[in-house]
Amino acid sequence: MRKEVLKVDRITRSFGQGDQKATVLNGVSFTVGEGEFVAISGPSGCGKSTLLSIMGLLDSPDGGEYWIDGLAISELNAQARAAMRGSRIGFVFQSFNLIDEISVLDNVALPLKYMGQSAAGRQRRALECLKSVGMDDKAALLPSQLSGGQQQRVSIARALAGESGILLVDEPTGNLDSKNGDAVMALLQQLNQQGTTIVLVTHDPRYADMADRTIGLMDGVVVDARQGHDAGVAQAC
Ligand SMILES: Nc1ncnc2c1ncn2[C@@H]1O[C@H](COP(=O)(O)OP(=O)(O)OP(=O)(O)O)[C@@H](O)[C@H]1O
Repeated sequence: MRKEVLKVDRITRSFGQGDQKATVLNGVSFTVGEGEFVAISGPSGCGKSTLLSIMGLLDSPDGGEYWIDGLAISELNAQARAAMRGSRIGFVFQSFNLIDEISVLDNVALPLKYMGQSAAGRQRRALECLKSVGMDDKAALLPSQLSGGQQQRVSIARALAGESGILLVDEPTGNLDSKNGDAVMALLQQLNQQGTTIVLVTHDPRYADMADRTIGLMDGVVVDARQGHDAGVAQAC
């Protein structure tokens, strides 16, 4: 039995007020074990990114509880939450979110600065992470000098830098052609085989199938994975 690292327990989240109120998550529950690769699929607008933001401590639920390593997040103060986010969560976004004005190496090293690492330690770790995604030879370039697929590899290196052990990955192939998308997915699979826990949001059933398990999301709740899967297919067509 895998150790449980993430627990989403009856999470709810709404946006807007009064007549305009829309309940996006309406009691979502599931767990993720250490070293697991879990995909979240479902139709556009069903709340996948909202859920991932809550899991990445970028947003808070209205109700329910979220646990990381057995710690109830609602009981942490802002400082402890920030520390948890820094130490346990690596985030990969569809749009890479790299800073164009600084080098690839500095992009990967930057989060480590906020974790109090020395300049030399940051550079060493950043280079190590770039190497693990096959991008160490591009360390001195600016992000704009890279292809989309290469930029996504750099953003994965950045997410790995903090040694969080958990990657939350939101549509990583959404801005990539299929060749680069396949390469990014192969990299994620490799990182998972090396022990990283991965939660992946994807529309693409081919990529969801690479995970150990798929969680279907529809109408604010977890549904049978195939239902969410088929809805994702319908959406993609
Ligand atoms: N900050 C916000 N304010 C208001 N509404 C929001 C906010 N964030 C998300 N929503 C709404 O919540 C719903 C779910 O959005 P979300 O981005 O989580 O869906 P998704 O399943 O990730 O969609 P897609 O697959 O198209 O990326 C949408 O209707 C969206 O408009």
